[in-house]
Amino acid sequence: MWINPRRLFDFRGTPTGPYDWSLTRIQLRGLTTAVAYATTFDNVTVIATESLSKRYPRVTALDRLSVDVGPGVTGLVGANGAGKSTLIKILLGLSPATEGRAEVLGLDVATQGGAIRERVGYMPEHDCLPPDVSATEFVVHMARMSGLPPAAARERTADTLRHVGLYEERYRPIGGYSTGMKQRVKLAQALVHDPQLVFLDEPTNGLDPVGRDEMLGLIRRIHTEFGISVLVTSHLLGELERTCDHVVVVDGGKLLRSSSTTDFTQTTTTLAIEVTDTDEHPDGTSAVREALHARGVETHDGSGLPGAGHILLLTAEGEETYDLVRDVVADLGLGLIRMEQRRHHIAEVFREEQTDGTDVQGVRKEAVGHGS
Ligand SMILES: Nc1ncnc2c1ncn2[C@@H]1O[C@H](COP(=O)(O)OP(=O)(O)OP(=O)(O)O)[C@@H](O)[C@H]1O
Repeated sequence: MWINPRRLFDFRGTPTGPYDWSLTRIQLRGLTTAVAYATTFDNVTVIATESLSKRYPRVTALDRLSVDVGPGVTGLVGANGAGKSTLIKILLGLSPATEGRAEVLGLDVATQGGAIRERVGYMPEHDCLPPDVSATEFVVHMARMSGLPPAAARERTADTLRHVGLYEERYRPIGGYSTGMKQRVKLAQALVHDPQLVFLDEPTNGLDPVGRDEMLGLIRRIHTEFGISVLVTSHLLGELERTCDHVVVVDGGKLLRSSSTTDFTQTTTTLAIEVTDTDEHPDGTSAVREALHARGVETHDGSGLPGAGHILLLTAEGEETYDLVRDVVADLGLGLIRMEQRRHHIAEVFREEQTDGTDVQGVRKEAVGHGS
């Protein structure tokens, strides 16, 4: 009998007993295996596809897609129709590929779909919740469908709903929930059977900026607190850089780019500076710009960039640039709020690649949205 060692404990790390001793011994053996597993898991490929294609009569949804995804939080980004949902359905073993092969957690999607779905949670993109039942009833039902016994299903449901921030409202019918609450129910049912990996299809769809931030925080915690790997899709590049360790970009069913988020957001040689205003210099930014210009240093305005505000950008030539900025700001009697090397935002990397007309694989990118 295979026992998922993570089920020994609830989300707070409390043992989920009571168990009899013989079962505990089996579970402790499982836990030992889990510890060994956790120490080697970092080197494991969680998802691997090889020349994977899916052709519908009138459209090629996936076109010879080869990509490897490791543990952690991975963003799968692409415009509407790029093939993200199609890929997830193939990876779950729910839809056959036309060509190529894929493995999830080392299991073949063509022949081991059932075993994959035991270990993987799935949050679908579209609203698929029954309006007349409560979140508790629905998630308990999904837990029972995953094979949990009644008492464990109820306990896990309560823990999972609390984790996604739906505790007080859990006995109300889902039909009266807001979009954000419905998204949380969908997330809870994907997590309730304690999967090793979850596929989250557009979990921020329809959410306002606050709801989106909360959902992205929750997604990050799924990995950091519970060790569950995540594949999350979005059509917004920008929202993935704070959440994901790795980003895979698809367009027209083809792989556009697969890199760690830090590769996308490398440190640049651009220095960003922000200063205070004073009575003498009510526009401190302009005063600094003019003073630097008088010393032969050109700056440009960063206000069009995400989160930039009153920021001046200039190229750092070395230590001298830092000293010069410090002296100019001090001579003007202004306060220096920040002076830092900027990092790229993912969206800017794509904008730059688009500007010079080239990209990694010669695939068009206009369709990929740029989130804030
Ligand atoms: N069952 C189907 N029959 C025919 N065409 C399909 C089917 N499912 C998807 N497609 C088509 O395949 C392409 C990829 O669709 P897919 O849903 O995978 O994209 P997506 O990236 O998830 O976009 P979205 O976020 O809009 O769902 C689209 O052109 C879509 O119309």
